[in-house]
Amino acid sequence: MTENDNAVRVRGLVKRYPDKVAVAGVDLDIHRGEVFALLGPNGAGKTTTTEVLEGYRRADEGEISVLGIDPARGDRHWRSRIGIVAQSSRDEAELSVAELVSHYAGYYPSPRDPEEVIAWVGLQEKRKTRTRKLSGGQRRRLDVALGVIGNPELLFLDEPTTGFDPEARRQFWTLIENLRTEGTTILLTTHYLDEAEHLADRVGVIADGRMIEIGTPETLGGRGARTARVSWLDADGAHEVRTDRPTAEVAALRARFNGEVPELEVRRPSLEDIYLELIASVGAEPAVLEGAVR
Ligand SMILES: Nc1ncnc2c1ncn2[C@@H]1O[C@H](COP(=O)(O)OP(=O)(O)OP(=O)(O)O)[C@@H](O)[C@H]1O
Repeated sequence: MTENDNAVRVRGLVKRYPDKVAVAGVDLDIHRGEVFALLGPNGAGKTTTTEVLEGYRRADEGEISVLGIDPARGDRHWRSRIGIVAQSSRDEAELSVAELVSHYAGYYPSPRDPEEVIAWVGLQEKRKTRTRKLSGGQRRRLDVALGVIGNPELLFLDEPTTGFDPEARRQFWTLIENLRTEGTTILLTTHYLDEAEHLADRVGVIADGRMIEIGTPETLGGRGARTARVSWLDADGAHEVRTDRPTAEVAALRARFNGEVPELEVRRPSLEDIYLELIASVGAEPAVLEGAVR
């Protein structure tokens, strides 16, 4: 495989802090044009990994290639090919939305049209508003506008929708889907399992600095974890079976009950169920879910 096949190629990434190994040997390939979601509990090493890929932190060990370049040696041209929406936004409180987006456009060799980007993130009505007066959700959309103004090939989104209400989150998802349709490669870290399920082509679960598993939202956890649960009620009480063939199981039950099966329920594990099983299997705390409801 050549460098060009993958937007990101990481082998054996290690990052140590004085009192902590934050990333303990991670391998990761992100294909061009895909949306890849990194999931994991608080402190798992997601932000550290992302910051190494962005060139903001140096790896202690490992081979890292981002758009064919080692981020530790990334020059201005390389930097102009990536877009970053970090966890905390920058603060240029006195500029208006339009001023700030135009200002950022000036940093890039072939930026998008600022007015188009402002419209695209749904901030037309705020274009003259000073950024300090924006709500949290509006500020986050502005962050995305600043992340994509340079027309990046690869976009890093670190917990982009934390604090959004459900409607704002849906709107944001549409933005990301549009970017993906245009061919932008996206690395997303998120605390929301439904967000990963909705947006990601593939998901990587990281805990204690290690990549536990990589798969599509449909295949993560393997076949065993995907087993459906069929439950029903009869004179003896509640019953549940786990099965790979829920349709056949339901047909058999219907035959046994002559049609209607009392309290019949067929449940497939959600990505959240599978994530929790994976995290539990390595003894890590699934604190990600507390993050999700705060
Ligand atoms: N600058 C730093 N100095 C020392 N330790 C750090 C530093 N940055 C992160 N760490 C530690 O490294 C570990 C990984 O942190 P990181 O921020 O990468 O995790 P994360 O998965 O992004 O977590 P969260 O979901 O909470 O953002 C944590 O134990 C954290 O405390």
